[in-house]
Amino acid sequence: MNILDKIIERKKQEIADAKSKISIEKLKDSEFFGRSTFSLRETIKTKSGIIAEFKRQSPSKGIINDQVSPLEVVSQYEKFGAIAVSILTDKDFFGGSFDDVLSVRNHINIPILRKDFMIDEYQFYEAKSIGADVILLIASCLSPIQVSEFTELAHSLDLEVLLEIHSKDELKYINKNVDFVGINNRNLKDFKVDLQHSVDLKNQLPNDILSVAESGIYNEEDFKFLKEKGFEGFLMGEYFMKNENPGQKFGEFISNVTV
Ligand SMILES: O=P(O)(O)OC[C@@H](O)[C@@H](O)c1c[nH]c2ccccc12
Repeated sequence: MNILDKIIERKKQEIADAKSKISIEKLKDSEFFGRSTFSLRETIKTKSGIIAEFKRQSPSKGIINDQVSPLEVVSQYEKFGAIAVSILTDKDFFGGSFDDVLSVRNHINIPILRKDFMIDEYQFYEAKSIGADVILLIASCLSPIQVSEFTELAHSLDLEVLLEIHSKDELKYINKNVDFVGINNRNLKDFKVDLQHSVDLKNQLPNDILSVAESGIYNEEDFKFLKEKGFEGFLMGEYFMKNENPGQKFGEFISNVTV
C-alpha cells in the first residue's frame, strides 16, 4: 500500500471518530462559522505571491521543525508579505492540529489554507468552524464528480478551492468553478520532485485558470524558473520550516526574488 492510501485509510477512521463526537450542527456554533472569509482569489488576480506553509513534519522528511509555534511563524510570514498561509491540520502524518489554525486565526489578516486530505463533506464544516478561508482538494484522492460536488459545498460555505493535480490524467478534474489549480511538483506516491514535469502540465491548463506551483521549491533559482513559466502562486513550506526561525528565512527569501 502506498503512503497516500495509508493516509486516506487513517483519515476515514479519523472522520468517523470526529463525527461521533461532534455533529455538524455543533460545528456551526463555532465563533468562526459565520465570519466572512479572506479571499485569496481576489489577491492573486492582481498580484502573484507566495503561500507560506507551517509544517512540523511530513512522511517524506520526518520531523522538519517541532520547536516553533504556528503563531510566531505565520505572523512573520504575514509581516514579510505572504499572500496566504497554509497550515497542515493532519495529525498522524504531518503533526498538525486544528489548534494550529485556531491559535492564529484572530491574529492574522490574510487567508488561511487548511491543508488536509479532504474526502468527506464533514471536513468542510470543520474547516469553516476553525476559521479557514481556502481548502485543498487533491485529485488523486477523489473522483471528478467529488471535486465538483465538494467545490460547490466549499463555495456555499464561502471557502475557496485549490485543486491539486500532478499528472496529465488529472486534467479532467478541472472544472470552471475551482478557484485555483495547484500543480504539485512532488509525486505524493514516491515523493519525487520534478519542476519541468509541472511546467509541461501547466502548459496544458485552460488559459484563464489561476495556477499555483506547489512543493519542492528549494532555492531562488527554482522559484525564478517557475515564476518565468507563468505560475501566479507558489506554495512553499519545508525551505522555510527547516530553519530555526522560519519567518525570518521567509523574509530573507522574499527580499531576494521578484514575486
Ligand atoms: O514543503 P514543500 O516541499 O515546500 O511543500 C509544501 C506543500 O506544497 C506540500 O506540503 C504539499 C503539497 N500538497 C500536499 C498535499 C498534502 C500534504 C502536503 C502537501
